[in-house]
Amino acid sequence: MDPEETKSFSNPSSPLKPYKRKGMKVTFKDLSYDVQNTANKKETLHLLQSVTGFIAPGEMTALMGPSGSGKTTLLDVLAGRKTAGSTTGNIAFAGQAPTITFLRRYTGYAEQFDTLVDNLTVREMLMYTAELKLPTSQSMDEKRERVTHIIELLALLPCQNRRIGNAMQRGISGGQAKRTNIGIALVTSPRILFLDEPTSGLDSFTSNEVMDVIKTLTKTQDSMTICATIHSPTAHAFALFGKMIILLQGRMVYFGDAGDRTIDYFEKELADVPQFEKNAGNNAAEWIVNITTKADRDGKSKAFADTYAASVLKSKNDEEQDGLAIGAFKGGKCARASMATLKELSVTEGTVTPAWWAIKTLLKYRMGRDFCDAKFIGPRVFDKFTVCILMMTLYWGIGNDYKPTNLINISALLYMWAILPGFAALTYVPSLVLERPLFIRERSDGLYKVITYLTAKLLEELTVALIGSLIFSCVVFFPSKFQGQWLLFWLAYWCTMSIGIVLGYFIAAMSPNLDVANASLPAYVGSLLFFVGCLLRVKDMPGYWRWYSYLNFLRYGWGALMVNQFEGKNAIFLGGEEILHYYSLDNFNKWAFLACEFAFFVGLFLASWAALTFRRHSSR
Ligand SMILES: Nc1ncnc2c1ncn2[C@@H]1O[C@H](COP(=O)(O)OP(=O)(O)OP(=O)(O)O)[C@@H](O)[C@H]1O
Repeated sequence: MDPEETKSFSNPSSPLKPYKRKGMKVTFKDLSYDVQNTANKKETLHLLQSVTGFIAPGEMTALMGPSGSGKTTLLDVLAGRKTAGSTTGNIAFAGQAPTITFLRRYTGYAEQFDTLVDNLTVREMLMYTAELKLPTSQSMDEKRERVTHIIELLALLPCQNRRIGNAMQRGISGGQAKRTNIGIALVTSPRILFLDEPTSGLDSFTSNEVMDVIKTLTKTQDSMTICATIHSPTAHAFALFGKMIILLQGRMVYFGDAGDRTIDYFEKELADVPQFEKNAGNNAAEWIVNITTKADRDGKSKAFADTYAASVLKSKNDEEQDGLAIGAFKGGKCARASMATLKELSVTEGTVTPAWWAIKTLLKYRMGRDFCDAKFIGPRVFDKFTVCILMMTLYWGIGNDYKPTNLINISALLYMWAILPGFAALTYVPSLVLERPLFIRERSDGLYKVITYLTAKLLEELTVALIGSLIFSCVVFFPSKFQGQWLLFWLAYWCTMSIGIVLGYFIAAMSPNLDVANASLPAYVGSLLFFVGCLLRVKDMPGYWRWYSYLNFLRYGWGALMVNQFEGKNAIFLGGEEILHYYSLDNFNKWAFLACEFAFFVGLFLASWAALTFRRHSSR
């Protein structure tokens, strides 16, 4: 094992301590990326075209180019975050093709658009990430210390205890959110750090400060590999970059040293490029941006790319890329990958912390906060409570009245009791659809597995549903003097509610957006209402529709409630028929009906998990 890699550093000049790992060389050769045009499915876009280069440890590499030139695409391809399109060419981390689990665990990626949990404070957001991404062997004090350090480094102290907020409920500023986003990537001490527009939305002073912090990660013992897309850096930020990649329409037009060397290259190799006037008012970054943007608009991208492809610089870069041993950075040169690096590269577990820990952390930070939020509790409790009060007052004391004329009233109430929690499924859709970008980012960051996320969300909702259903069932059952076991009356409600939750999750995971989910779920549940067996008896349904009633979870809930209420009561319906016989429910066991409901719950839970895992909505 390479001692350099296992050493815990304590250099006081290090801004983030202790880092146990070093950066890793990232190479890419003839990298191309094609994707179907979302606006015109027949067209294939060539967003990256034969891009070759490397990102060295201990160096900050800038990825520049006009808007739409493919910077984020290259970053996404390298970080394994593309969910659509096809990639050709080679990517190697320390000489090996990276696995998705390695990328999740050992790279950090601060995306261009912030994906934060809006009801957490800045400190909580960072602690939440630290607890999910740092090993459980690290003490909470160490994690807290690390978070405090990052807060100080990113000048987040004044807002550390402020809620992040969202567009509707203002919290921290855009710049503070950006820095929190960067903090999330830093909290885990990644070996490679990808930053997409780390300074966008920041004033020049803060952006310089942020870039200084990031630069320090490449220095001293950390030697982190850093690649940042950058639009219009300040002169100070620009000077911090060691290497520069410039893309024009997905082609590489420059890869080499940043700063004066870049200017020399453009002035000497390319025709019609104005000289850079070195005076106090001129910013080299701005000069490069102007030249490349103009070339892009004048249709000179290919000419620039061809010039680079034929240049001496390109040959030298290729030589360096092929000649250097590929591996971990060591003493200014690249050495063969150590055993520790190889172990990391072959890691099979996509998350650092075990599932139980992740569930506990998700419940602690995300769900714990929800319970105190009226916007969360309101739609889950108050509407149902109001309906229960309505039911109680409407049916006060008549649940034990078995007069033939009252039997239909009781059956109708039990029907409503069975179907209403199914309709509640709609309540659970937004939480999954609206936090999809956050879920995708956190999954890509290796914070948790799909099953962990789903289980934590479900536990939260089941808890609310459990407490609610216990209260609601008491409010309706006892004052209305319903018969049979209260336990079943309550369980049937809670089971249907639980099925509603997983049904909501399944529809949310399958739907591309909230509109589709909101339209499809009521349509589906609405269709089930006809097939419960109450509005139309199952035996009166046309033969070709009867199958649908057997696949209807509401039917089992209502059936169980009916048997519970009427079994052994000899309740004679109008026309002289026993009511359970009339509805063909006389030979059924109420607990077997509940077991069927439970089977629906399990089936829909697995379907939700599969949909969340395999159904891709972002064509990133
Ligand atoms: N599936 C797609 N269908 C159509 N266009 C796409 C698709 N994916 C990416 N693009 C386009 O590819 C181009 C490159 O996108 P990319 O985000 O990499 O650019 P960028 O250089 O990072 O731009 P910016 O600096 O504005 O963030 C953009 O014009 C983008 O709209």
